[in-house]
Amino acid sequence: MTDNSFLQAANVSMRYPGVHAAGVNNVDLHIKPHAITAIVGASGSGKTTLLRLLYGLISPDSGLITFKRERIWGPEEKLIPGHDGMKMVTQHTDDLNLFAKVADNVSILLPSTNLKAKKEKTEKVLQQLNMLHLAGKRIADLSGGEKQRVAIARALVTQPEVLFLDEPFNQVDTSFRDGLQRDIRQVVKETGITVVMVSHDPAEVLSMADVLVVMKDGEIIESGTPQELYRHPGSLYTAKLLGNCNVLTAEEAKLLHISAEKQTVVIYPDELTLTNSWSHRDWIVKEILFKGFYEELLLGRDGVAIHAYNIKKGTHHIGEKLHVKANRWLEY
Ligand SMILES: Nc1ncnc2c1ncn2[C@@H]1O[C@H](COP(=O)(O)OP(=O)(O)OP(=O)(O)O)[C@@H](O)[C@H]1O
Repeated sequence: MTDNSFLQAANVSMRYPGVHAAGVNNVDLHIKPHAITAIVGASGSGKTTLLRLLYGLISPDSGLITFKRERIWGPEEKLIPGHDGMKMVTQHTDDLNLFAKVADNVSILLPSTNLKAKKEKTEKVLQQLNMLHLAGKRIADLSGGEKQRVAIARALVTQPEVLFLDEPFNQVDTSFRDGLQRDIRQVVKETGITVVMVSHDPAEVLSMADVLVVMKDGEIIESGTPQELYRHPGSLYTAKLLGNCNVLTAEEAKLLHISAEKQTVVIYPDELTLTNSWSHRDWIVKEILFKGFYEELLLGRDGVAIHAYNIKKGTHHIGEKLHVKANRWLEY
């Protein structure tokens, strides 16, 4: 089976009734099986709409969505909308039974014909998501992040082929988020499930996704591995989306000794080297922001502001003059 016969959208468009230019437009997409695809884009770019189309929660106005060469049925064609071989988890965990235990919330989706198998499957999925120790707790007594894990465990227990995650980490604090992302990666490795997720914060999924799909105004504008897109974003939109970059005009970039051929120059802050030993120290440190394991320095020169990172904390001070060298930049 080639990748193309797994989950795909061909020339799919969908407009919400009465809303001008909202929805998705001419989308072509092949989802890679056994991998994590993250759909990223600015707010309102059509990410959730695309996810709901792929799952069959809404129908396209035109174009075709297929899963293993079969057309995905829309909500008007099915009693229970959504494809049987897929599951979707959103940031809302409302369908969990607050007063039932974690294990019961997960196992309820399994048939009761073989109670031993039901128990084993439930325990396995709780183990995979590192929450076996919470099996006997009531949902009402869990944190938001833990509830999110239960919702994912519940989706996984029936062994769907595709798991859709719509902003699943929104309610989860950063420390919890990293662990959940690692566990989901591990589940993909162990079970071969395919994950398609939506995130409004691409930086958070750079380390998690195998493939990034970038959406803008309802269209897919580019896709690739996180490494490819981060290093060679095809547009200013993608560059801004993936990193907290410096965006300068070609004229401003001359202050960094860059002679650009195009109008706009993009420099990621980690591509700037700061030195205080050179003679040409023409940038002034305006602000130093503590960021935990690194500092973010705001620098100014002739009315132009840039930001750079410093991992050797405490080596610079406000008002200090520095030489700034751009090691790599992109032009648009
Ligand atoms: N039910 C709806 N009725 C009308 N318009 C809608 C509806 N849902 C979404 N839209 C519009 O369609 C466009 C795409 O919305 P969608 O929710 O898919 O974007 P998104 O990229 O997921 O955004 P966000 O990151 O803010 O969740 C937006 O302009 C949105 O306002």
